[in-house]
Amino acid sequence: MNKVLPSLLAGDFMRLGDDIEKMEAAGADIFHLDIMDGQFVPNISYGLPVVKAIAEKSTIPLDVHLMTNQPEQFIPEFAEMGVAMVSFHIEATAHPHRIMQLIHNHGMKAGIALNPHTPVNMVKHLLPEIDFVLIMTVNPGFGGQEFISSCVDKIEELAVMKEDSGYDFAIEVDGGINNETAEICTKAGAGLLVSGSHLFKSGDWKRAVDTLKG
Ligand SMILES: O=C(CO)[C@H](O)[C@H](O)COP(=O)(O)O
Ligand SMILES: [Co+2]
Repeated sequence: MNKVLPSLLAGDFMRLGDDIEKMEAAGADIFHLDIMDGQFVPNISYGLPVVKAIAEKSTIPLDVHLMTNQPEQFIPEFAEMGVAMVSFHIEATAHPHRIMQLIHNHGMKAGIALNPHTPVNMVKHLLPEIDFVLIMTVNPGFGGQEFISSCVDKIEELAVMKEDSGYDFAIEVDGGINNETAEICTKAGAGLLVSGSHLFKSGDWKRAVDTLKG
């Protein structure tokens, strides 16, 4: 069964606590938190005090997606808050292996995110230690964008690399995920599905989460 990760970027920031409770009751597996610095991506989302408040409220694990230029910056703080998984963009650093170690040394799962144009081969030599690869299916920076279908080939390629290498890592997809694109991605090999606008705009959150779980 797929795991469903609602992106709280699409939640109602004035009532985030209610949204968290309702999404948990609807069966969400993990909350996805998008951190944007206005540098790596042309948008700013929210920072440490908001993550802390979410961590105190949530009863399910948190997945922090760093869209920042210095992804190593706040790793100890996220660990302190109880975050379970952190991903950072390979395009944002010359030292992905070192950052992966830093995340692991703080007791969290480490993921590497790839922009739509970045080939999956970039993570090949990191696979022995990686916990998950996040394939962006939109250009990072905004919710509510349209799924980029050419990214599906990358999920398939990564699934083949996983099979051939025997390394155990999860494949996460993020951006434009709805019932139709979720099915395409899971068939290609993804198991962690981030969904923001589709989930939060659906009238029946439990039904929407169940459908994505497949
Ligand atoms: O990383 C992201 C944007 O950069 C978000 O996680 C993603 O866009 C989710 O939103 P939606 O499902 O509305 O596309
Ligand atoms: Co994201």
